[in-house]
This record gives sequence, C-alpha cells and structure tokens, in this order.
Amino acid sequence: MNTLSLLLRFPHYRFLRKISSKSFHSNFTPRSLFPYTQSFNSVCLYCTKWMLPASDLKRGMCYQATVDQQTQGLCDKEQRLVDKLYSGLIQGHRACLAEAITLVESTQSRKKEIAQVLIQKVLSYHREQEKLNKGKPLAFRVGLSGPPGAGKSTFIECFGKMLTDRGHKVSVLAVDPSSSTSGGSLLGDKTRMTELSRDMNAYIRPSPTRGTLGGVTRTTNEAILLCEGGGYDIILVETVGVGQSEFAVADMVDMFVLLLPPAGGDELQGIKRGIIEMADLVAITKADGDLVVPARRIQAEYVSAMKLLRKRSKVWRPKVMRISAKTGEGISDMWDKMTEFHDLMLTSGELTTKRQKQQKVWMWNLIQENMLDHFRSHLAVRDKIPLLEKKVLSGVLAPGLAADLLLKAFKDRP
Ligand SMILES: Nc1nc2c(ncn2[C@@H]2O[C@H](COP(=O)(O)OP(=O)(O)OP(=O)(O)O)[C@@H](O)[C@H]2O)c(=O)[nH]1
Repeated sequence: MNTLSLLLRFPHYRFLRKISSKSFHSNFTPRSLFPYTQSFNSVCLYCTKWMLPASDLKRGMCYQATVDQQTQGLCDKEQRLVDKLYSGLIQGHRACLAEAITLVESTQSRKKEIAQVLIQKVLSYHREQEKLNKGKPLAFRVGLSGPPGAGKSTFIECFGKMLTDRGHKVSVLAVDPSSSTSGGSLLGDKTRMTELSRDMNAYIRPSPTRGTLGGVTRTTNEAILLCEGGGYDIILVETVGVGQSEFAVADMVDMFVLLLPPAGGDELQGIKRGIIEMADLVAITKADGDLVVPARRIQAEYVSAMKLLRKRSKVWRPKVMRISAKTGEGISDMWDKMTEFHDLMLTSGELTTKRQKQQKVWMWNLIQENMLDHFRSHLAVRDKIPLLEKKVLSGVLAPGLAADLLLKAFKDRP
C-alpha cells in the first residue's frame, strides 16, 4: 500500500505522519495527542493498526516517545498516583511498595500502562544509583527452589532473620504458578514465616501469577525491580520445585539455589534433572538429629553427580552443602559461599553479562506470551480453533496442516 492510497483511505495517516515527523517535538506536544490516544502504547497500537510503514515507526515517535512523553500521556490523577508511589517507594515506605506491586500485577490494560510508567521511573533511579555505586547492582537476587516439604519456608525464616540481624533488608517473593488469582498455597508463607514477617527489615510477598509462566515472568521481574527501588538489598525469590516456574525464576536471579531434603530417589522424582543443572548451590536441608547420616549420603551423591555437569561459569563451580534451619548449622557458611559467588561473578563481569541476557529473555518471554494471546483472540482465528482442534483430535486433520490453516487466517486478516 503506498502513501497516496493510505492518505485516501485513512485520513488518520496524515496525523500519524505529522507525529512521526521532526516537528513532533516542537509543534505537537504529547498532551495534544491525548484526545486521540491515551498513551504511547496506544499510539503504537494505533500506528500498527493503520499499517504505518516500519521506517516511519522507526523514524517517528516510537523512538522519540520517551518515558517523559509516556508520562505525559497520563491524566493528572494517574500522574499523581505514579509520583506518590515512586517517592514513597524510594523512601522505603512498605505500603507504597505493596501498592506498586499490586499495580504491576493488575490485568487491566490501563493500569498496566500506568505500571510501566512507574517501572520506567524506577529503572532510571536504578541506573543513577548503580552509577553512584560504581556499577555494583542495588541488590543480590537469589532464587530458591525445592520440592514441597524440602524446608524452604523454615530455611527462609532462619536465613532471612540472620541477614536482617546483619543489617540487610530482605525481600521474599513467593512464586507459585499453580495458583490462581488467590495467590495459592504459598500465601501461607506469611503465617509460616512468623518472625520474619514481623521484621521491619523484611518484606514478604506472594506473587500471584494467574497460572501462566508469562505471569511469573512479568510480575516477579517487576516486583524485583520495585523491591530494589525500595531499598531491599537481598531479594529471595521462592518457588516450588515442580513444573516450569523454577526455570523462569532461574532466568531472573543472580544465583539459583536448590534446597533438597535428605530423602531417597522416590521423593525427589518431581525434581527435574534440568533444574539441578541450573543450580549454583545445592543445599541438603534438615541435616540434624537422625537426618545427619542420610543428609551426608545425599550430599556425597550430589557432589559426584554435579561433577559430571557442564561448567556454566568460568569462575564458579556449583557447591553442595548441608544445612539445618532447626539448629542453624551451615546457614552462615552458606551465606559466605553465596557472597563469594556474588563477588566472583561481579568482578569477572559474568554477573553483568548474565543480567543483560536475562533482560533479553524477559522481553522475548513477554512477547511470546502476548503474541499467543493475540493470536488466540484474533477474530479470524478464534472461531476456527474449536473445529480445527476437534478435527486434529479425531485424526481427520494433521496437526501441521491445522496450524498452517490458523496461521494463514491470522496473516490474511489484519
Ligand atoms: N528436622 C528438621 N526439620 C525441618 C527443618 N526445616 C524444616 N523442617 C520441617 O520440614 C517440614 C516442611 O518444612 P517447610 O519449611 O514447610 O517446607 P517447604 O519446602 O516450605 O514446604 P512447601 O511449602 O510445602 O513447599 C516442616 O515440618 C518443618 O518443621 C530442619 O532444618 N530440620
């Protein structure tokens, strides 16, 4: 479609060309876009909808619509909310942190847009602080996973208390993708971690994920950023070690720790081999009383098994330790190992590379998730799905052909 036919067919195109031109900044303030669009996101959708050539999108406002412009797309009330949450957050008010996390978890599209403005503000705060810190990240992000009953909550209670006693601010984000909007079983963590939840230097938050992996990625990643903005220098992301959530969590933390009970093979069946490969540290829990002997045996088994794994870092070899949250044994040593890992990763530059890769994975996970939603709800596809699925199930239609038909319908009708 050329420019002329676009102009004839869509008078909006003139408007879009105008906002994509250089004059946009001087003559066309974002505020004046408001009657047409609510925000930058909507403008982007608007551009895509009217098939603006990619070059125009590039040259035009997509690249120029910075956070400020996006911010100006908010109405006064929304702007006040962002300002209130932002300043409360960086001053360390827990209520603001809680409200900000609730905002990023929202499924309402407008609230999601407001949350993005807040996230951008927090990100620029991060950049400034990291610059002042000579490139040192604001927080140490640790993922904790293990099968149900491994002793994760008991460990976090004991470990978290030790850290706050040493002057750290600890945030615990509990991820449970099997849960629905309620937040699921991990919601119980607050009641199980009684001492830590009363500690003013600790913040415990279950992360409801609406049952999707994309949900884990989006809300948890953003909650991590907000907690860091709130001054928490250690972020513990807890997840149940069954399913896929631990892989998602491993992709958003600096160090991934696997907690395993001193139990036989049967009880560890749920643990996937892949997740052991992701672990930077394996801790055999409950190494006290009668369980010391089995804990030693399991430790030896894992030490030899992990020797066979491919080396993922040039500076770190995964360690296997024994701990007991009941007696406190091994907990302090474990923290020493964790800080050693953090220092080595930081000085070698591996931490920076890891975080950069994670940012990319985060972006693509979100795109994948949103694209699939978009595909499923597309007008030309939505109605065809049940019939084609039925045909595939009965063997009348090959899955490949059904997929081709749906993709064609999606491509042919914008
Ligand atoms: N002996 C001993 N028992 C422990 C220790 N840590 C936890 N336990 C016990 O193990 C059981 C499970 O502990 P939790 O901390 O609830 O385990 P979890 O991994 O959080 O469990 P889920 O929430 O089901 O995933 C509880 O009965 C604890 O009392 C420990 O260090 N030593």
